[in-house]
Amino acid sequence: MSSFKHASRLLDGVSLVAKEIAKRSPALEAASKGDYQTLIVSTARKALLAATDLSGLTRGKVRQVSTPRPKESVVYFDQSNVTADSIPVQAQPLSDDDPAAAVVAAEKFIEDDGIARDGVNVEVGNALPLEIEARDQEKVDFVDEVVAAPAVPAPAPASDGATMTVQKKRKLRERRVPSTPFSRALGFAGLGAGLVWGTVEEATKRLVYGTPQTAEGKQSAISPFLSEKNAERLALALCRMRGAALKVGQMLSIQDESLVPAPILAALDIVRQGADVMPRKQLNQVLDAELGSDWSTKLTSFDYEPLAAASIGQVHQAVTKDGIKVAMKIQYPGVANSIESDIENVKLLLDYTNLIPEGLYLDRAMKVAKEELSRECDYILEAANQKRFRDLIANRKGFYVPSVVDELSSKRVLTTELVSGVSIDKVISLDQETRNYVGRKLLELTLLELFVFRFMQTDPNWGNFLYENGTKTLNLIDFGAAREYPKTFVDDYLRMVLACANRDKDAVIEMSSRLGFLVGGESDEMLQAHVEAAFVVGLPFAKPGGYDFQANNITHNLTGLGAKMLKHRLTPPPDEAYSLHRKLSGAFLANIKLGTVVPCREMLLDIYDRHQFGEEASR
Ligand SMILES: Nc1ncnc2c1ncn2[C@@H]1O[C@H](COP(=O)(O)OP(=O)(O)OP(=O)(O)O)[C@@H](O)[C@H]1O
Repeated sequence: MSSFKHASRLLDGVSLVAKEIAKRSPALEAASKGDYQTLIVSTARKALLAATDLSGLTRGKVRQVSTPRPKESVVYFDQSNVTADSIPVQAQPLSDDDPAAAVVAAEKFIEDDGIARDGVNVEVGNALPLEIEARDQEKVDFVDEVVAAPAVPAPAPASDGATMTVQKKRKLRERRVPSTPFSRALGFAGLGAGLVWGTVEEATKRLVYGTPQTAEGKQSAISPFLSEKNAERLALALCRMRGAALKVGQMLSIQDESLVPAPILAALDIVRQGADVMPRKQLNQVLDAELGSDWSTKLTSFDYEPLAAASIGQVHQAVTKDGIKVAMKIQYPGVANSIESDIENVKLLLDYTNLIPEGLYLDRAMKVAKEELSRECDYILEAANQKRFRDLIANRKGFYVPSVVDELSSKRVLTTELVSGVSIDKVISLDQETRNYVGRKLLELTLLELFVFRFMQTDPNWGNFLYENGTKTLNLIDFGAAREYPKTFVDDYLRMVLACANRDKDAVIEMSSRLGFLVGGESDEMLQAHVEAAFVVGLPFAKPGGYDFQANNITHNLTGLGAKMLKHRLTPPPDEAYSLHRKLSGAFLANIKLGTVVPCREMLLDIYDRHQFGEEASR
């Protein structure tokens, strides 16, 4: 397709977004009723903002436009109560005696200028953690980070044989969250325009210099839409928009390279690393609105430097008047009310730009994203889930759920006790015994949640499990996504898992029918694929004496079977299955990543032997 056709499709898309803006703008609605003054004042202000944005997006190189950050980010509200011990610290323990922490501390990164991306002539910068250093940089959005290969305690010079890769990592920018439906729709329109410009620019470049070659020397078949710059534009705009738009980007970022073109995947990977940071003024507005303007009287100190900038909120450390170190998750303004429109706008953009190919079941993914996000935006619900979980896990060794601080929590602010530890993916650098321990704890947690509590946190994101090596504890956070399972479902699911482990075909088919995975009348091919997949999932539970997750890559075996099942499936899997399977596969994937050996069968049998099955007579 010619670049002009691409451009006209994009312009179509932008005009659709413009219509969307018109539909959603209260000012335009007022104007339609004759109130032109509101329209003029509002439009002039927005146009000024949009022009700034648009110029940033269409210049081709997306740059940071934030004001310089204050040097000191911690604000003390009552100096008389401050002790050395109550000064907020990094959640990750950067101590010398913790090898995982040593890896975190040793994550050096390279300055943006003079980068040798092939790893030769790499100049390593200072040893500060990326996030801290990144904030001091102006005008640059990306750094390349040297990452040591698994189990290598710290990045070492290439000459000693350690494998080093250079990853593109994003620096945090401070940008205001577009919080009204109008400004959000405008953000999408700006992105659309930026993409048009990027496409024209790339097409012109190709006319003059020819189409870029791929690494293998073949001519790039990628359309000018899919230029690296356009992909970067998309990613950075999503980081700025945050909320549902960012969440969808993060969901797409974990797709396979065969489905999403490589430049887009690389850009979306940036999206996964975190959002832009809310400016202090906007943050204060949310805190005032949610907790009352006297919120600071409940604190000794508050750190304006966020610990994390996630998709729907950012997390700050603070110390309460009682001296408790807390993490305050503060929701970006406007994201809860714009889930629906954001997702529609992202869909519109993706449809009109062809950035994501067909066959990804976008509609389904977007529907799931909508439902999950609506629940996750309600921090009162999350606080209730967290308290319930804390009670359930209280007497289980090796697990900890931080307490909720009610007087500093609301629908859009969630304050919980600050916990330390390293996320699961960092545990990979620890010794085999520790990795086995952590893998075992993750599986134990999954089995407990499903079969004992019948209440499960369904987001297996590695950042939601912080491992503290000193106390051998898994600190559990983020209970935005949690659900209950009915007793009959859990009983049958346990029978089914045991049938899978024992390779009992008849029992697998019977339980699958009872659970609603099969409706009867499936083709032999489908039944066979279903049973085989069940056996593969049951493999870790089949072998007594410890299952070696690294030696047996079950995900690989499941891919082909999954495709076959999709093709022949007569009924969608039951509602409970979607989140449950995500969690189960999360536990398996973590074990594969950590290369653990875990006595899965013994753990399952222990649960089975203790399980109180309900009555079956009513069937
Ligand atoms: N109680 C806590 N103690 C220490 N760190 C915390 C705590 N709560 C949150 N964090 C940090 O903030 C990050 C984001 O928190 P959380 O996962 O709750 O936010 P979220 O909005 O649900 O994120 P996501 O985008 O993953 O959905 C965590 O990965 C962790 O680094």
